[in-house]
Amino acid sequence: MDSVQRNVLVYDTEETLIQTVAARLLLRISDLLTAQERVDVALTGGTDGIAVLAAAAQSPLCAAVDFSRVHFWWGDERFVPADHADRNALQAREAWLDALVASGELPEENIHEMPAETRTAEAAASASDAENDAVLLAAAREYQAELERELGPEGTLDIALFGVGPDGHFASLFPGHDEVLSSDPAVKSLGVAHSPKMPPLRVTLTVPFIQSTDFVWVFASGERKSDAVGRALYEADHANVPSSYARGKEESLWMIDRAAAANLA
Ligand SMILES: O=C1O[C@H](COP(=O)(O)O)[C@@H](O)[C@H](O)[C@H]1O
Repeated sequence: MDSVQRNVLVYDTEETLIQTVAARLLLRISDLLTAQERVDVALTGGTDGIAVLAAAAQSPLCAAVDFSRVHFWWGDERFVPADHADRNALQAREAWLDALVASGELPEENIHEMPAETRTAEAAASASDAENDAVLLAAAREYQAELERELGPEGTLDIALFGVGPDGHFASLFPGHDEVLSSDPAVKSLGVAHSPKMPPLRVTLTVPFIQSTDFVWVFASGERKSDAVGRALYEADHANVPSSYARGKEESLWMIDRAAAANLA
């Protein structure tokens, strides 16, 4: 085992896992708001990530949170048009955030989406690699500028949630891809041009910026993720298992169901 302190909580079922992550998120936000003016949270997409948001939407613990002082960001985004069904932010809005805005609890300006694809479908489909790289670089820089405007140049997130893919990816940091190894702390957000998981164009937070977050929580369910979970927790900082880099300054917590824990000792 490695020397990085990562705590692991295993729940009997996927349902218990999802409900527990949602409750923990709401309680942690509520606790932090007693000591600081605002709380900045990075959300994740994916099956588990959206299920957590849907569970949060139904939780009575929402009553303990002053959402006017909560800001939502994303750990990664699929670079598709803003109204595309694949978009992590659209799914999060449908699962939870739209209802918070509609009820007047959450100001729309507290939702910080990563930039979306604005080219026509034809222009995007015929774009060269160089054109895509330029568009993604601009999107990543725009998101970094928004982070720095909101949080300050050295500012960090309070909480970041991450799902894990069966290949071990987290955010849009994929096994063997250069973005995983980006180590410049001045670079907080990057474009990803050839994601092995569709869609191929993405924007992601970087490892250094993720690791500057106080609370980094990773969650995964199901047997299909057990190999990735086992490898990520066996040893930290493995480029072939990007989620092995997931850790926070104050807490690095993995929450998994029993099926996803199958490969843990
Ligand atoms: O594409 C993505 O996948 C991961 C994991 O998704 P899952 O469906 O296997 O749970 C997700 O964390 C990430 O935000 C998303 O863009």
